[in-house]
Amino acid sequence: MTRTAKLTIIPPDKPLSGRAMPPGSKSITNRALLLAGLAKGTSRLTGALKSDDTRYMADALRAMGVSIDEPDDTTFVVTGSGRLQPPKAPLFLGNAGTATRFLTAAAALVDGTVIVDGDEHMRKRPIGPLVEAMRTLGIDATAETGCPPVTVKGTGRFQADRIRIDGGLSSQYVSALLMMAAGGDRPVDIELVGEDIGALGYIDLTTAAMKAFGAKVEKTSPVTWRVEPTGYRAADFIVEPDASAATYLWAAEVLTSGAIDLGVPADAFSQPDARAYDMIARFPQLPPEIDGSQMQDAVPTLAVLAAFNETPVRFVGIANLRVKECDRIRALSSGLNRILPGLAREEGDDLIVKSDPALAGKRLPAEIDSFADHRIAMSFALAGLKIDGITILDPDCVGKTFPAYWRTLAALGVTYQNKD
Ligand SMILES: O=C(O)C1=C[C@@H](OP(=O)(O)O)[C@@H](O)[C@H](O)C1
Ligand SMILES: C=C(OP(=O)(O)O)C(=O)O
Repeated sequence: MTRTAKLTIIPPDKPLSGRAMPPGSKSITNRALLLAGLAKGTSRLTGALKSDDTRYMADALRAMGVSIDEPDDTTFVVTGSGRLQPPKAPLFLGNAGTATRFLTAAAALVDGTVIVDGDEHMRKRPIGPLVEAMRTLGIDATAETGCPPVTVKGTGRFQADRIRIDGGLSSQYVSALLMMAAGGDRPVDIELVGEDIGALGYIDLTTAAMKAFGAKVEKTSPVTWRVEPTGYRAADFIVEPDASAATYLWAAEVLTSGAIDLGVPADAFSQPDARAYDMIARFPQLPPEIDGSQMQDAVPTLAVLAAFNETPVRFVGIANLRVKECDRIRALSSGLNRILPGLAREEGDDLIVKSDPALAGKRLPAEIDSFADHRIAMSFALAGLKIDGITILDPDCVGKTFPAYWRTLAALGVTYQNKD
């Protein structure tokens, strides 16, 4: 299929209203797929996300002998044998951080060699701390550049009482080790070391999913989890909608003074980005400082929203946005400055959005580079709801987590130009 080169958003002339369901959660779908794949028996995952990231996870599991049927657009039926088989070829995981990090650790449970690889963007995203932690357990894991590809020569077992991991660059390392640990021979304590971890809420998602698939995991201190060697049990599992995807709809609603029914209240989400709802609800009086550390994927949404706020906003606690799908701090500052020079600036790893409510209603033609990052494309589309002339380059990159994004906005009344 050819990719659309660009999409210009026509600001709607009335508030956006109607029903718009976000897709299933990427984070939860990819956890549930892996855990179901590690279990013996058949699991049925409903409400799941079907997108690039979950397709990479599902295809990798298929390559390791897991049978996965897809009876409809939101269901995976996963049958595992209780053991992953060595794949015949390297696992290619695109730019899916969850799939890449989770499968790197899970590869230790395979008796044979697994090569975990991704696209040119993933090959720049650090995985060294996870690989190092695995090596301290005697697992033969190597990543020459500190980024994928990673080669894991597993024996199907590992010996560990305690694993220390620095999750400062990515909480996904911790989640990956937790999910691996239930496949061990004895109880394992996993301890966070180093800098503060961003997005602790993702660890809660991991332990909740593990428990749903029969694992025993307990938080024994603010920085330690104990995992029993239970393995996993097949389960039927309902995936909740994606909170990060919901942030675009919440923001579209406040920006256009509309009424968008997501079909799920903000307090029903267990994902960290649902915290952004209370912040978005304060628009156009966002606070002068927003700590993005516990709602990282919502920062692009909030930063674009901040451009229309009554007063400037400084985003702090967002250093690891520099190692996401792209350097998001840079992508946000350059995109905002493309719309209006001086609208944003970086100070170290903080992002300061100057904000200008008078932007709304103006014609300011600007081509926004998505840097192949779904969240940059989706968040700058919000600017296009208020400013005439916003063009999103490579709009199809939303397929990573929200393939129906443009259709969802269209159903609410948004129209486009340049749709080739
Ligand atoms: O565990 C997860 O599902 C995720 C953790 C976060 O990444 P990091 O832990 O790399 O910050 C988040 O940005 C990502 O979209 C999903
Ligand atoms: C950071 C993200 O993804 P991942 O790390 O799973 O690739 C994201 O979806 O914003």
